[in-house]
Amino acid sequence: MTPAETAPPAPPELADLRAAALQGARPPARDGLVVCENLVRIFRTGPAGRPGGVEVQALQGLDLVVAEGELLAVVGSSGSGKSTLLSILAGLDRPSAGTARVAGTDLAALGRRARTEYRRRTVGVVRQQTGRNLLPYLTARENVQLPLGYAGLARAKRPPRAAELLDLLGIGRLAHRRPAELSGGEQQRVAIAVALANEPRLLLADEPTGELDTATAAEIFAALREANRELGVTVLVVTHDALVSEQVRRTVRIRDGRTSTEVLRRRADEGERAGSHGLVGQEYAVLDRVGRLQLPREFTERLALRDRVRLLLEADHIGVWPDQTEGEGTEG
Ligand SMILES: Nc1ncnc2c1ncn2[C@@H]1O[C@H](COP(=O)(O)OP(=O)(O)OP(=O)(O)O)[C@@H](O)[C@H]1O
Repeated sequence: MTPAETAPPAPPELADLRAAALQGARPPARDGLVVCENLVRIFRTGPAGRPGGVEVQALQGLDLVVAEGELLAVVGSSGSGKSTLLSILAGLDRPSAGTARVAGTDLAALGRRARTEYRRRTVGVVRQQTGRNLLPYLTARENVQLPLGYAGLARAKRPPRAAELLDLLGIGRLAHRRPAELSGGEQQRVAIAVALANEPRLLLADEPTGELDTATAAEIFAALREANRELGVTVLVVTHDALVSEQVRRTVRIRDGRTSTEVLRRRADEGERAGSHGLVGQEYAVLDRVGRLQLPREFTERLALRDRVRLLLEADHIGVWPDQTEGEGTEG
């Protein structure tokens, strides 16, 4: 046998990517794949420069760092700024002030060409409306092949690559169906495959389970976790559904355009207070660069904390008490 005959067949590109992700071969972003510092987005409505216009501060100095390879949920009530953050990270909108950097790219400074290139190569986006993610007249396989073509992949390589992505998301057997012949959950999994086709470093999902029932939503999160684990892609999901924190390790809450608290879940056996349950959640407050901290409303209400609180620095923690000097004139 000649060496050429003994050589194994060239592996498909997805397998290369998977191996690279497992070995950490992609150069990791130094200070986080996503870095937002003091991010501000102001919308002005009404006629420019004329009275009567209204200013809306959708993001009010948001800080967020997402490490490469993380799967993170950003939660917040309606109007808290989630979609605004996602549009900026997707390269669809620009910050009014502050920094938004993804994979070293400063999103505030991008020109038109570089912005198109960024959207094509660095990020993939999945939207809430299942119907808007896919072309109705193409099959699942053809929908995935389309961005592979835009990315310049040779025509012959597109079908196997699309098949591999659909397999990864557990819908390989449905590759020949059109969106109307798929359930909402199946359509979203095709949409994830489409968003992953250009091998993005960051996958952004805007309420990807908003139109789905709880069981199907859990399946979508399982598919996102699989993509995250197998391909090493960093995944950021925004949603108003606080229950999402059961599906991901880290959940960051946005309140009034800034990050306020985080819930980190870890396996019970990772911590010293290991219980018999699989995962335990721990709530954290986010401390910004200048030392500001937003306490969860439930905490402040329970202890009637307002206006001014008493702080005490201990060896390994800081105590916070209601201000009991009110009306006394001096602090005791
Ligand atoms: N293009 C715009 N022009 C004016 N105001 C806007 C614009 N886009 C968003 N806003 C405002 O900015 C704030 C944040 O909106 P955003 O859509 O980011 O919130 P959200 O958390 O995604 O809400 P939802 O969960 O309802 O989608 C809201 O007060 C919204 O009305």
